[in-house]
Amino acid sequence: MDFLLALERPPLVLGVDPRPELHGKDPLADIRRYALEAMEALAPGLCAVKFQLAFFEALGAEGVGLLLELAAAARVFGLPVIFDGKRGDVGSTARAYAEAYLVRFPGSALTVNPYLGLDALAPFLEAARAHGGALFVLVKTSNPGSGFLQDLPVEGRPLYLHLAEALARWEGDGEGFGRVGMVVGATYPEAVAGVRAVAPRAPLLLPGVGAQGGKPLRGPGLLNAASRALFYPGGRPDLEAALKAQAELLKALVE
Ligand SMILES: O=C(O)c1cc(=O)[nH]c(=O)n1[C@@H]1O[C@H](COP(=O)(O)O)[C@@H](O)[C@H]1O
Repeated sequence: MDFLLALERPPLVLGVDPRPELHGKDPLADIRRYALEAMEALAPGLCAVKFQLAFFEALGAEGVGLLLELAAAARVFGLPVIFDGKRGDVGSTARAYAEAYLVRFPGSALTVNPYLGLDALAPFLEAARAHGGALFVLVKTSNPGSGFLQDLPVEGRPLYLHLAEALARWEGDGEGFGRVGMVVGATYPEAVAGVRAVAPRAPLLLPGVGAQGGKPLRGPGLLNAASRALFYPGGRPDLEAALKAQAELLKALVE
């Protein structure tokens, strides 16, 4: 399954960020059961599932095993996978990260950190192109302090727009959406519009919907991501509430 097929599905991403303290006496087993149920039940109204790697790594070796199992299960439910690792390193190490997430899981996407420069991102793009995957490069993040670096004015425009423009040039001209996606927080709708204006072919991942105060945004290639608001609506695992939260978000997005 090519990741770009996600762009033909309902524009909502389920973030799976498991919190063991919400899962009773045998948290690993309960997270596994609930995540499988939630992915299966919500799949028809989703374009992808996003696993935040830190939450799985924090569960130890079994947590990492669970991540790989859930990523394989997402496939079975027909859901493209986004590995949210925010990786980035010198080229030779970037190749190892790309191998771990884009080659071993063909057709998946990985969030990547652009601070090291475009040469450090090249191995990710190479792997994504060869294996039907995609990148989501951090351009303007959802957190309150993201402006400290990302909004720095450079030649009269915020730094993040220069980055978006460079990434768009990198993808080049062509038809349809490319494999160089960008992350722009749903908490900054004006940044989403600004990035879209300079990067018309980039899939845009918009995290921060719900729990961080972001509202869902409509538009071609805008993938709205909610973790807590969809996976733990009301602050706990609750499949019925998750379906209700999904229906409300989809109402704002596709009706
Ligand atoms: O790359 C991300 O997904 C991401 C980028 C960003 O700018 N802000 C952001 O919150 N995220 C991730 O999106 C998810 C947000 O979780 P909720 O606030 O619970 O919806 C977490 O997995 C974050 O790590």
